[in-house]
Amino acid sequence: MKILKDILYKVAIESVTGSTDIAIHKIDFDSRKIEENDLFVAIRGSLSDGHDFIEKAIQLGATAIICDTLPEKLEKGITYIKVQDTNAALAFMAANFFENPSEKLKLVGVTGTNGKTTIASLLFQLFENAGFKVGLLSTVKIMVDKIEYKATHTTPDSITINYYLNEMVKAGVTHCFMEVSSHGIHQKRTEALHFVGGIFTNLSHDHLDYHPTFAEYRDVKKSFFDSLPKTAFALSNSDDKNGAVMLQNTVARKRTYALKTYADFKAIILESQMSGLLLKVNENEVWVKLIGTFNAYNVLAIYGTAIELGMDSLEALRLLSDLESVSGRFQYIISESNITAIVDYAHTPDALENVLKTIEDVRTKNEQLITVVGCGGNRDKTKRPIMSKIATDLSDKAILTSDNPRNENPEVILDEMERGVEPQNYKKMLRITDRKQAIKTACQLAQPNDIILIAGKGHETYQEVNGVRHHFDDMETVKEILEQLGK
Ligand SMILES: CC(=O)N[C@H]1[C@@H](OP(=O)(O)OP(=O)(O)OC[C@H]2O[C@@H](n3ccc(=O)[nH]c3=O)[C@H](O)[C@@H]2O)O[C@H](CO)[C@@H](O)[C@@H]1O[C@H](C)C(=O)N[C@@H](C)C(=O)N[C@H](CCC(=O)O)C(=O)O
Ligand SMILES: Nc1ncnc2c1ncn2[C@@H]1O[C@H](COP(=O)(O)OP(=O)(O)OP(=O)(O)O)[C@@H](O)[C@H]1O
Ligand SMILES: N[C@H](CCC[C@H](N)C(=O)O)C(=O)O
Ligand SMILES: [Mg+2]
Repeated sequence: MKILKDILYKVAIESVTGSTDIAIHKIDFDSRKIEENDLFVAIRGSLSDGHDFIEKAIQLGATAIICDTLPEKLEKGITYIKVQDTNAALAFMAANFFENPSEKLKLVGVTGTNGKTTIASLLFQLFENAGFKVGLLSTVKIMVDKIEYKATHTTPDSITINYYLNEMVKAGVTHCFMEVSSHGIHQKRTEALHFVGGIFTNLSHDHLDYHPTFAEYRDVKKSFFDSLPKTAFALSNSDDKNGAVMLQNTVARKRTYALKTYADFKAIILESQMSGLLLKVNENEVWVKLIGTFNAYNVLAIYGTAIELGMDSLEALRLLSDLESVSGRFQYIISESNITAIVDYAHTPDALENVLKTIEDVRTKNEQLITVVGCGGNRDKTKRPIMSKIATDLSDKAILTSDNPRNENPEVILDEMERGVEPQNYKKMLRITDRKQAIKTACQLAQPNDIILIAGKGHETYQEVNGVRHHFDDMETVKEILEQLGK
């Protein structure tokens, strides 16, 4: 229980009707979850408008309502608070409700199109190995020290964020690393959090279904850095053409990392193999078990963060060399007959190109590269032809298949993907709607020493069809089929 007026601290209020001296059981933005003495926040969403459910919330026991437009008829005994932006109000109230847990630990946010999960998860690992109690909010999972919770979003809603941050504080966690998605920033899920640092990875094609233009997508990411306090660090990738834009207006301590240009944290790739990378980081050599050029960037972002958080540089380098790859991020097995099967979460054109080029760089013999890839339903359609073009351009064989068709017809998604394939690549392309069959075909085609890349789903353990999630795990499937085939 909290008193309403305490929860309202820092909320930009336009008007109050009723008492703010009432006890609040909990806050919710979903009328269906409202209980006695709750506070209901009306959010204008993409499918419906929370303002339409105010009456329902009151019927279920809500005693306070936060809205941007007052209902025509006000109920007696209910407190109505009008604000301009209910998303921002929700963020501040959620932080206040849990007594601002982000101020009680060191919270670092990672944003950018690709690499957020990798960097946040590896920072979690590194600080844990350094002996700290650490927290993680990521696409794959939420960690409160050693306890794992299921993640539903990359950046959850502000109530969930503050709930877990509070659990972390209670457990004695000192550092938390979280992914900050563009949806999260845009919906103000991270608005009221106190960050000690922000990391920018890169910016490329994604989510143009949600953000009307690339410029808006970029500016949403930038606004995260604009909101960092003076005491925080802002660490940006200066090899990315938008790296400098992110730092343009921040008051935080500006730091950069790069492989190609001048930067505070700089690396040179001395060796790049299937088993890892030998890097020269600033003046020291370090071997890491992570694969591909893009991981050299991730390593630099992690190293820079460790230094900015006060870790000794030699200690940071030692811990870097112990890091193990993240689930579904370039995760691979080598079968009995020496077929390498790689499962990777590349679900954007840029990530797919990176992974395929990485494989190209590290492969030694004249192996065949067979790629299995699909594009999600109810998500950015413009990436479909681009991803299939990349897959067919950079592989010896590309099998186009389904990846969470959601509420779309998988055949229509595949038609859109097929449109991107260049005529000279038709003979390299196969189209197999069923993902399991597609993986099976890849395994049947593979000869000893060949490489199979299964892209797009990474750690996911489901295939979502018509709103239902069926169990599906790329790694489990490929292992099982290779075994069955005796390969
Ligand atoms: C497009 C989007 O981001 N949607 C998010 C948004 O929901 P919405 O705006 O669509 O909500 P809505 O269904 O229109 O409803 C509006 C409001 O009415 C309320 N409502 C609705 C019905 C009812 O009976 N009663 C009621 O009160 C809802 O609770 C909501 O507050 O707010 C919800 C609550 O926070 C989120 O769960 C939901 O995420 C959906 C499930 C989603 O898929 N989001 C993805 C796209 C997302 O956020 N992805 C990013 C990562 C992307 C990446 O980088 O790859 C992420 O951070 O996870
Ligand atoms: N620094 C990077 N630059 C480009 N590609 C990367 C980078 N790091 C990882 N990738 C590729 O992008 C894929 C997704 O990586 P990761 O899950 O770390 O990104 P993310 O930003 O968390 O994505 P999401 O928005 O889906 O949460 C990886 O599987 C890998 O192929
Ligand atoms: N966070 C991303 C993940 C996409 C992963 C891919 N497997 C898909 O389902 O489209 C999204 O929700 O857009
Ligand atoms: Mg992620």
